[in-house]
Amino acid sequence: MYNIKTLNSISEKGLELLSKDEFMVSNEAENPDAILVRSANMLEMEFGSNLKAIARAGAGVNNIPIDRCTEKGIVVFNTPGANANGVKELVIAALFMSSRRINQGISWAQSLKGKGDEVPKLVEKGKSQFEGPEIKGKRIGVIGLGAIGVMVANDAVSLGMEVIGYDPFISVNAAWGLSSSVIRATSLDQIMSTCDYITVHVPLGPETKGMFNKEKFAIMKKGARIINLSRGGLVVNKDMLDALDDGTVACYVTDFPEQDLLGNDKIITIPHLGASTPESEENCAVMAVNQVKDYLEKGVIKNSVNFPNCDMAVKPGCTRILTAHENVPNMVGQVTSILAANKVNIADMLTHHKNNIGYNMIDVDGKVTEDIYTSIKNIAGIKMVRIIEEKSLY
Ligand SMILES: NC(=O)C1=CN([C@@H]2O[C@H](COP(=O)(O)OP(=O)(O)OC[C@H]3O[C@@H](n4cnc5c(N)ncnc54)[C@H](O)[C@@H]3O)[C@@H](O)[C@H]2O)C=CC1
Ligand SMILES: O=C(O)C(=O)COP(=O)(O)O
Repeated sequence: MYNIKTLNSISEKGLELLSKDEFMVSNEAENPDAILVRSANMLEMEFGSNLKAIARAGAGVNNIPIDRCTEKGIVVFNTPGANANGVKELVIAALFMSSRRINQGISWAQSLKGKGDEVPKLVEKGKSQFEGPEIKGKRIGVIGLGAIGVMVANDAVSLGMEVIGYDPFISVNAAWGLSSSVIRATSLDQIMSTCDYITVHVPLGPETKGMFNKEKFAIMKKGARIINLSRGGLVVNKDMLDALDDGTVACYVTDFPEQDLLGNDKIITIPHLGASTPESEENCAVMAVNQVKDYLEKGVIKNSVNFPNCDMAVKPGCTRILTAHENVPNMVGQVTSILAANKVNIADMLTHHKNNIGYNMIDVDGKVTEDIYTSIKNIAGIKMVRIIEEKSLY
């Protein structure tokens, strides 16, 4: 039986894939085998000795202490692309809201309640304060051309915008999916200095933290509109407030409200709704659950942010040994030497690495004793060992 802890509400469509015979799912599980999470902050969380995997039902993993997980041999998954359409649709809405002052206009119209028959007249008199430009023919910069950025860029092309994209690490897949009308920016400054609208779709990390700061606002085209449905930390709020004050930025739409951003007429604060659609929540939950299940049951890794992808068909009658180790010479050699010394025959084997971590799947004939498990665990540089028979032993 595996214990799964949920830290946020995870769609039933995903949870129902975990059979009751094999998995116990609860938001109170102590020392779980795996954690399912959305945006809950896990950065300071202590991890129990059983924890093998964390699955983020979503894209951003800045709420998870990845390095600490890697060090402990805990595999962290996310669900690439599973909520991209949900976010893209809200970005398009944000694009219109940033231009047409719909948000402010609606609030104003509501404030006319109680004015009786005067309302239609007041509407016609007051509406000009909410006018705003059309987006057709304007230039939009898309920073980050991953699952969301590509969809946004392509839809902006369909809406008649001139689209310029910046992503020095674009994947081959994303590049194939991008409209050929999208212009390729060679620097971030090219986007910042030439666009009427800028939308950002990069992960929050040390390299992107505060990427919208006073230096960038200083070169920005006057009156630009900025849409940030990625993470609040990408923007230095104080510098943004100054840029809104002096007219450099005409409107800031963020999915990440903070105290200092509230109550400003030029800021539209959405309460982190990018992925809050039934479709996105289901897609993410199903993907996260399937990935965790495959890892717990078979050691198969797909869509991990800290471990390499690794998949090997299970050999009937074999016992599977999984190890995670420092990516240095002779780690696998030491494991296989222990097996040879104990007369254990290897039926199949696969090793992959990602950055500093190596991951190894070995199927052996027959059983693996606790002594063998302990000897492997004691090899210097081994971060994790698991033995999977029909049911996981260790
Ligand atoms: N508001 C919401 O509810 C949601 C927000 N997000 C946020 O959106 C971000 C992007 O999501 P996806 O498109 O699904 O991720 P993705 O991983 O498919 O795409 C991210 C892209 O950013 C690029 N990138 C990384 N560093 C860059 C840099 N310095 N400059 C330019 N490009 C850079 C990468 O090469 C990649 O192509 C997530 O990391 C998350 O923070 C994602 C889903 C929902
Ligand atoms: O997937 C992401 O990165 C998101 O920001 C979505 O967050 P949520 O799952 O809606 O709490």
